[in-house]
Order: sequence, then structure tokens, then C-alpha cells
Amino acid sequence: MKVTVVGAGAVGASCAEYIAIKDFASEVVLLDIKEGFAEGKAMDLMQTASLNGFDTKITGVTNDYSKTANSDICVITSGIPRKPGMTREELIGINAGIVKSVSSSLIEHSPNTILIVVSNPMDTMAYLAHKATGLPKHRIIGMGGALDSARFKYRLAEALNAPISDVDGMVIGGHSDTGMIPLTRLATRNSVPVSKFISSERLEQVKEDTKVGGATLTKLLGTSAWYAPGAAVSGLVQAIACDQKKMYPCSVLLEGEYGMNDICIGVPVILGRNGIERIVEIELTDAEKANMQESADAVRKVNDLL
Ligand SMILES: NC(=O)c1ccc[n+]([C@@H]2O[C@H](COP(=O)([O-])OP(=O)(O)OC[C@H]3O[C@@H](n4cnc5c(N)ncnc54)[C@H](O)[C@@H]3O)[C@@H](O)[C@H]2O)c1
Ligand SMILES: O=C(O)C[C@H](O)C(=O)O
Repeated sequence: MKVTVVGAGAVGASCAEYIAIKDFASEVVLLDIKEGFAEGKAMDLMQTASLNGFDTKITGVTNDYSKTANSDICVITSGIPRKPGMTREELIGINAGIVKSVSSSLIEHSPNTILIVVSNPMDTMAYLAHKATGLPKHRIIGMGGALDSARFKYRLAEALNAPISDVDGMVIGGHSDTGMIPLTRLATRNSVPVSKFISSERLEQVKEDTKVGGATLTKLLGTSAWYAPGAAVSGLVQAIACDQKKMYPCSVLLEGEYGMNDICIGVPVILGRNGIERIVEIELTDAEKANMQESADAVRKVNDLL
């Protein structure tokens, strides 16, 4: 199993590290445009191999796509991150050009690959990757919902004063400060609805904290987060590589599902060896459907800027 990660920055390196530590891939190629940067990150990570007990071989290359040839899975993290006070959508001007050229170069050398898009604004970048590569819809996956759901569970556990392993929850919709839809109605503590444990006001606070999860960290760090994003990407890569058939919310091209067309937005999918093996259509309430529509309208506005 060969995995390429483009962008050896904060998220790309974190993602490569988690993939290696989980030890399911034979090879991870890190590629960056900055001379020597990916080589350095790869060497540093490889020097953790004997300490962390993995055999995955990590190599770094400067913009040489021939080294990425025949990758089973390619992850795109190249592009600029936001700074405090910015929205993800403001990154489109620079990141669209990067994602377009990177996705085309990757497909040229790995025509059968499955593409995972991470660069922001992610839903629009996943849509752009479709336009740039023409890959079938099951082979382009935008990562956002897996991260947002992890943050939702973190906030739920905090509010419930429960261990995170006790809680379950999912976030669908666009990966943006306003477009995320934490499905509080379906969140549970060991199958018991969380509304049994906390007030509706507290649950509303959990929802709002989840939606601004990325912005909160960006304010604290001065740039956007990387540990949880890297871990979330590694989860998707592992689900595909190990044919786990795990369900994650991912940004995927909708063709009639959820009553939408020609848009990439977060919905639950089953991930396995073929990439997106199924889009799961869950029954939404009228209010959730309205939220989803609003979220999609916002994503479309950004897509129109392409
Ligand atoms: N979807 C998500 O949930 C999620 C989560 C976190 C970050 N992100 C996004 O991921 C992107 C990367 O974030 P980061 O914190 O790792 O940024 P970073 O600046 O640390 O790393 C980005 C790397 O991309 C490289 N790069 C730029 N153009 C390139 C090109 N054409 N080819 C190859 N490499 C190139 C840069 O040299 C840099 O090393 C940002 O757009 C950020 O908003 C998305
Ligand atoms: O918040 C960001 O800009 C980065 C990423 O999308 C995140 O949610 O951490």
C-alpha cells in the first residue's frame, strides 16, 4: 500500500506520522514544493521509527511526481492555512490554483488512485478536484466531517463530564464556521440520547463550540490546527487501505442524494478499498434539511468563485 501526501507542512507531516504509527502502509511519499522540506520531514519521521515501532518507509521529495507513481491513495494538504480572524473561504484565491495543478499531477502518475482533499476551503477544493481530474465520484473524498465529528465528541464529552469513548456523534454539511451541522438529535452516550444528560441550552453551546472548532484553535495557535486534522486523515486512509467499511462523514459529489446535485458537501459514507463504497442517506428533520440547504447554498457561492 503506497500513500502519497502532498504538502509536508503541519497537516501533511502530522498525517504521515499517524499513518506510519498505525503501521498499515508499506510506503508514504511526502511531497512539497519547498526545496528539501519534505526530505527533512521524512528523515525526521523515519528517525522515530525504531522509537515508535513502525516499519512504514517514509520518503520525501521536492516536487518530483515521478516518485509518487502508482500510489493507491493520495492526500492533498498543499496550500496556505488561515490566520486568526480569517475564514477558510478566503483561502480560495491561492489554494484553488495549487489544488488544481497538484491533483492533475497526481493523477498523471497514479491514474487509479483515490484522492483525499484536505486543503481549504475543502468542499470547494474537492469539487475542483472533480473538475480538474474527471475521476469517478467514489475516488474523490473531501476530509472535514471526520475532524468536525471528533471535535463534536470532544465537546460532548466535556459537557457530559463523560469519557470520550462513551459518546457518539456526527457532523454533516459544509466544512465552514457557519455551514457545519452537528447532529445533536442523534448524539448519544452509550445509545442514550445526550439530551437525557444535559439541558438543551448546554447542547446548543456544544453545537456552537463545535462549529467554530477550527477558528478557536486558529486564534490560539496563530495558524490552523494539525494534530486532529492529521489523525482524521489517517483514519480515512486506514479505512480505505484496510478495507474497513467504516462510516465517516466526508465531502463527496452528490448526484441526487439528499436532493442535491453537482456539489461536494459532507454526508455519511462507507469507506473501503474502492473509496466511497456507499453514500448513506439518513432521515433528517425539516429543520436539519433546512440547515443542509443553507449550508449547500453557502458552498455553492464559494464554488461560483472558481
Ligand atoms: N479539511 C480540513 O479539515 C483541514 C484541517 C486542517 C488544515 N486544512 C487545510 O490544509 C492546508 C494545509 O494546512 P497546513 O497547516 O499544513 O499548512 P502549512 O503551511 O503548514 O503546509 C502547507 C504546505 O504546502 C506546501 N505547498 C504549497 N504549495 C504547494 C504545491 N504547489 N505543491 C506542493 N506543496 C505545496 C507548502 O510548502 C507547505 O509546506 C490549508 O489549506 C488548511 O486550511 C484543512
Ligand atoms: O480551521 C481551519 O482553517 C483548518 C481546518 O479546516 C480545521 O477545521 O482545523
